[in-house]
Amino acid sequence: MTDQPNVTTSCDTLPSGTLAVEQAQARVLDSIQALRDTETLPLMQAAGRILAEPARAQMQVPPHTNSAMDGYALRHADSGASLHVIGTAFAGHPFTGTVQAGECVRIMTGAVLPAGADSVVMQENVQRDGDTIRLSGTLKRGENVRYAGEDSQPGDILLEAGRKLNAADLGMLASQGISTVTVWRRVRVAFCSTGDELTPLGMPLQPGQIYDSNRYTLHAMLQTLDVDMIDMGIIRDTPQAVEQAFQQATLTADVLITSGGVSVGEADYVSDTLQRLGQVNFWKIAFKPGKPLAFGTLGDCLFFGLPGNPVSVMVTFLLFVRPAILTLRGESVPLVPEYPAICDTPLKKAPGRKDYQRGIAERDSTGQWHVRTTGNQGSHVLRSMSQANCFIVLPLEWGNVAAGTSVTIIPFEGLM
Ligand SMILES: Nc1nc2c(c(=O)[nH]1)N[C@H]1C(S)=C(S)[C@@H](COP(=O)(O)OP(=O)(O)OC[C@H]3O[C@@H](n4cnc5c(N)ncnc54)[C@H](O)[C@@H]3O)O[C@H]1N2
Ligand code: MOO
Repeated sequence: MTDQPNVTTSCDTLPSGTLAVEQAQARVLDSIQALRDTETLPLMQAAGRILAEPARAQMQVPPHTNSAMDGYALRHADSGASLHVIGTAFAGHPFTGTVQAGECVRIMTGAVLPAGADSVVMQENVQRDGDTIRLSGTLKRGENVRYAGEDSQPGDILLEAGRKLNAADLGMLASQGISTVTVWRRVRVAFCSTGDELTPLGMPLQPGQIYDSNRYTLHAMLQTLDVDMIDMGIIRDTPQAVEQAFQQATLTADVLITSGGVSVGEADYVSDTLQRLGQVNFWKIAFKPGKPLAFGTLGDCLFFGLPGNPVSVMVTFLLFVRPAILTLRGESVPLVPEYPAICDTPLKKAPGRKDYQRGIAERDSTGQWHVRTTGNQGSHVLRSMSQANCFIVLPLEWGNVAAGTSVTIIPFEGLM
């Protein structure tokens, strides 16, 4: 197996004026404080939301000792004898008497265990003759009994603050009679495409025009993050239009994402406008695709000017915007996880930029990941991104990669 030298990225090896991916990610995360506005929601609107305060048990669950089986409730001491059936207990309709020596109560799953009884025998394990039963096997004391409070006791911390609420959490809160939760409010994200060449879907293409695809990928990736979205549409390539869009977004959004117009061309107004209206934190990163990525602030609004190339939009979103939004949401592990893999195909790469190439990864029978390229790695080739299920991450110092080299991958699962 061929391994590339594992050189640590140092600032000296970076092209001037650019940051390493890790430095840029650190700058983004260091500049963000989690949002601290809360809202109270009914449980049915709270799936996926982040709990702002711990949830405590208000009562014991189960609220009453009850049967785990359809059968007969009895005193364990009597389990060897013939027992007289004195009544029936249904879930929701308790038996109100007391089981005395030599007696039992017909009982259904979930019904309150009658006073006097301490065990339940499954109906499959008894012989019934009229109003009399006899157990056909042995029974342990307390068998098939679910005790009051064995799930939770009043005051127990059921969920810590910061928990992303899932289906089990919401069911558990409902079992406590809790009907609302206090969660952090959603992050508000405005997004737009910039470019005079862009045509909205549903309109015929004029000469030199292309369809706007970036808003669709951005919308879909934002959807996985459960944010409030403000779709600002297509912004034309004039300083006035870009400025107006920025001002409008900052009125309501916590984050503004643009795509296109961030490079050095004569119709690239995004970075200039950010400089004029807000503050630029960084603008160039030594990686591919996505070298020009403008990050800064417009007042209290975080700003990400993503490059226009469609694959670059997706890479920069996943590496920079997604962790930023997760941090704003109060989540503590925002960076995407990476895994070791063996690259089964040779890859072309020039040293000087870290590469995020598109790959197809599979595990072999030993659990080892293997990855192969999707082919054309142009940052305009969305089809290559669509065929991929991971990024192949190639360090800045590396050149071409031989088949059999150990690499690192970022699987897309859960990311988009
Ligand atoms: N002289 C230089 N030129 C370029 C450089 C450079 O360093 N020096 N960097 C290149 C790289 S790398 C990238 S990435 C792009 C980024 O440029 P912009 O952010 O200014 O993006 P645009 O020029 O507006 O668009 C690039 C490309 O993407 C297409 N595009 C834009 N928006 C959309 C959209 N919403 N849907 C689909 N496709 C879109 C656009 O038509 C262009 O083909 O700059 C390089 N140039
Ligand atoms: O960095 Mo650009 O995003 O390669 O295409």
